[in-house]
Amino acid sequence: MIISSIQMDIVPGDPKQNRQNVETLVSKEVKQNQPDIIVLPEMWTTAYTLPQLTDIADHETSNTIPFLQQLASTHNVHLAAGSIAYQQGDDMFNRALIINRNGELVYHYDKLHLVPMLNEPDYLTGGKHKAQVFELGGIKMGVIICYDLRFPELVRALALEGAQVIFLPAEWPDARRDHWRYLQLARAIENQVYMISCNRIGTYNNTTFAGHSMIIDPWGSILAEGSTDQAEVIRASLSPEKVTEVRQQVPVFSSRVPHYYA
Ligand SMILES: NC(=O)CCC(=O)C(=O)O
Repeated sequence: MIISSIQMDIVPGDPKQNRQNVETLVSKEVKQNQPDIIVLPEMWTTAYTLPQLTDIADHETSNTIPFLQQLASTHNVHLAAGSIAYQQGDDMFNRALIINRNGELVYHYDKLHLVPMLNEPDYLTGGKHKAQVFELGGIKMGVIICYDLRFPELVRALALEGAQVIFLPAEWPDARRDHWRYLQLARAIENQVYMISCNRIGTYNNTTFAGHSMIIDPWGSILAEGSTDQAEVIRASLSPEKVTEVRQQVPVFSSRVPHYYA
């Protein structure tokens, strides 16, 4: 299974332009490399234009989800379609979307941990549901969003539910680049899962973002990594057998003693 992560810049507050850019990038990647899954960054329709979100966020009858469904089915590719600002009633969520190659929305996840350093709690509502595992191509997977990476319990819960691959769309600032890299390695190693991240590049509102999208295998080896400031696609091949092999070699899950942890 080939996975491509599209590390890109985002035009602030212009969903139409960003959809057009995503369409171009996805079409090009499919044509050149025929990936099975394509990953997009966090809040890629709007960036962190938080005060504008009530005007430009997606909602029940807006364009981004149908656009992604069409894109996935036209190109016969699964989309771990990053996250978008999504208005539902009085709540504005940071919502990750998973769309299969038939164009079906198979799962959505609302970011549980809102990031104070980017003022998310002033504008957004945290998710109201437990994160769940979904399947693409017969493999169990999970998705978390950016700041969620700092909460090891969340990835552990997904791994215990059977996830072998975790997607991580992000807008992670360069000021904390080391945290970004080391925490992904830690989550991959401790849970023996593939970690696939997609971080934006560029600068918005005096914050420069870190890039360094990563594909890490369950042993903790980095299979692909983006640069700090280039729009680029990173890709790697994944196999569920690798997860089994690592879990046999270092049997972390059967060594757990959860009754001593609380
Ligand atoms: N978009 C985010 O959630 C950024 C997270 C962040 O800046 C951090 O955890 O540090």
